[in-house]
Amino acid sequence: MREPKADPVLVDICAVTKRYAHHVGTARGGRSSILAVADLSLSVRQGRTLGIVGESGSGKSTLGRLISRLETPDSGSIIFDGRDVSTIRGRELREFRRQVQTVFQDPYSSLDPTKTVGHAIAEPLHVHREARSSSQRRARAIELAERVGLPRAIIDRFPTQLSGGQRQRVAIARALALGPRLVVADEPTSALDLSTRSEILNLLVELQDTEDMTLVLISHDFASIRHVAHDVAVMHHGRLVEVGSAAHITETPTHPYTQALLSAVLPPHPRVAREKLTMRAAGPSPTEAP
Ligand SMILES: Nc1ncnc2c1ncn2[C@@H]1O[C@H](COP(=O)(O)OP(=O)(O)OP(=O)(O)O)[C@@H](O)[C@H]1O
Repeated sequence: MREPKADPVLVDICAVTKRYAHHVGTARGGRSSILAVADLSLSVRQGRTLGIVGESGSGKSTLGRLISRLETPDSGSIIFDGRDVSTIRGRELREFRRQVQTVFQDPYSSLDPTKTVGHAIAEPLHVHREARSSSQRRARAIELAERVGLPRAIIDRFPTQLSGGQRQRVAIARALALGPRLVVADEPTSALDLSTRSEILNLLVELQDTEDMTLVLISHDFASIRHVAHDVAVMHHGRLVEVGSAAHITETPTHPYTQALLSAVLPPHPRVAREKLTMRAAGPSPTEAP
């Protein structure tokens, strides 16, 4: 295990609530709302991997979209590197868009089928006016493709000619193009076949280490998250029920919901199995923001 270290907080989620309007299917019509994230506070520490786990509908994706500012909270705030992301505009917002990237579940729909892989990878460079010439962008696309384990020749191909795993690598290369400080990966492996899942998960975790970035990994798959994340946050019905280092949560889960999730993934003799686990460093657990 690595030595515990108190990494600085990169994202501070403070008492965030998000509701969605919900149309009730009655003859007279009607509206109610769904509480997707409920008064949730959590810190994401720099240079670490935070796994967000919970069942379907527990609010994980909504929280990921809030962190990436693809949604705005109804109340509470998300502080990224000391700035409230709901209030930033103009140049600050462009800088935020550069520093925070997302990787989504479905690599089939997240890439434009009419554009080459090289174009997809280099597009953020074009949008953010980096690598101005097409030859510079091509060179950078090749570099990024190789960085995620793809052959350089792939940049002239189209997404439809790629496997699911290759497409997800392209999506990851694209997310890396601007050298982000934070990557939010929302179920990045669940659309892939079993044999490819661990490859993509390992790639993300390796990049988190080598590219010196912070990774928020959203998944319903507690079994794999507990192996690759430094810290784990457990969500249930929009609420954060437990947060701590992956090792601590796996060894001594305190909330019944976490215990139930774990008992579904741990083998029958957990004590023996747990001793064999090689977890990522425990370190001090992420604190709930006040
Ligand atoms: N755009 C939306 N409009 C209305 N309701 C939404 C919207 N997005 C999410 N919800 C609802 O908010 C709740 C939380 O959804 P969310 O997708 O965040 O959960 P999740 O844990 O990521 O689930 P899953 O793993 O199935 O994606 C669910 O009840 C969902 O139906």
